[in-house]
Amino acid sequence: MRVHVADHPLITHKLTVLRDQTTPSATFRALTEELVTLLAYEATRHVRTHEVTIQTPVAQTVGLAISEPRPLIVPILRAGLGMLEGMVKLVPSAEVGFLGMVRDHDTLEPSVYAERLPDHLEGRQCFVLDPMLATGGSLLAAIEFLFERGADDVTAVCILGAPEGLEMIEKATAGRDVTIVLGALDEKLNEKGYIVPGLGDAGDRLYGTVG
Ligand SMILES: O=P(O)(O)OC[C@H]1O[C@H](OP(=O)(O)OP(=O)(O)O)[C@H](O)[C@@H]1O
Ligand SMILES: O=c1cc[nH]c(=O)[nH]1
Ligand SMILES: [Mg+2]
Repeated sequence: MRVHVADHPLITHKLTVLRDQTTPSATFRALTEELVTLLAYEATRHVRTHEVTIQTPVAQTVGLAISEPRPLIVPILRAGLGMLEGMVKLVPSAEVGFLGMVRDHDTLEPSVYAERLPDHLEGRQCFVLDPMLATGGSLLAAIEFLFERGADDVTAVCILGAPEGLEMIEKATAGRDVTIVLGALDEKLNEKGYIVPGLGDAGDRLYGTVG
């Protein structure tokens, strides 16, 4: 598994505002989108391309184009939806599929409540979007879902991660082509499975849900 943890003052600055509990939902949504675009730059470093010959007004030259089949972007609802616009801005030709998942507050087990993905993912590069990698249960379920459908290359873009979840996913996906790009790797999980220091419940903060 490849892991990339962002190390850039602009990202840390935006994360600091995102973490602040006084930041309102509208700002939280705008910052999430900006952060994803910055992280997507690293997440797409290995996007499959091929050479194309084009004519500029001055000369013929060889450049790169994103290869078929197009990459598939998969936001994990609800919170991952807040990352979609930021990602498609960078890869506008990508296809988008959806996975709805919710983690049980007591058991921390994820369950799938919605799925709208292509049946066959052979040869597709998949980019999973979820702001929080806590125990890793939700992300692992999403990654397994994609591998079962034939994907051979999955990159997850997460705004915050916990060491516990990262380690779990590394063990569970050994031998697979998995990359995780994080805005920051936080300290730990608390007894309720929240990332510390974290930012609280990403879905609630994005969409203004109270309690
Ligand atoms: O790593 P895990 O322990 O599985 O936790 C992370 C999951 O929890 C959050 O979703 P949540 O279940 O709160 O759903 P929501 O997006 O609808 O708020 C988050 O967006 C991840 O999907
Ligand atoms: O800290 C956490 C952990 C899981 N889900 C969240 O939204 N936040
Ligand atoms: Mg939530």
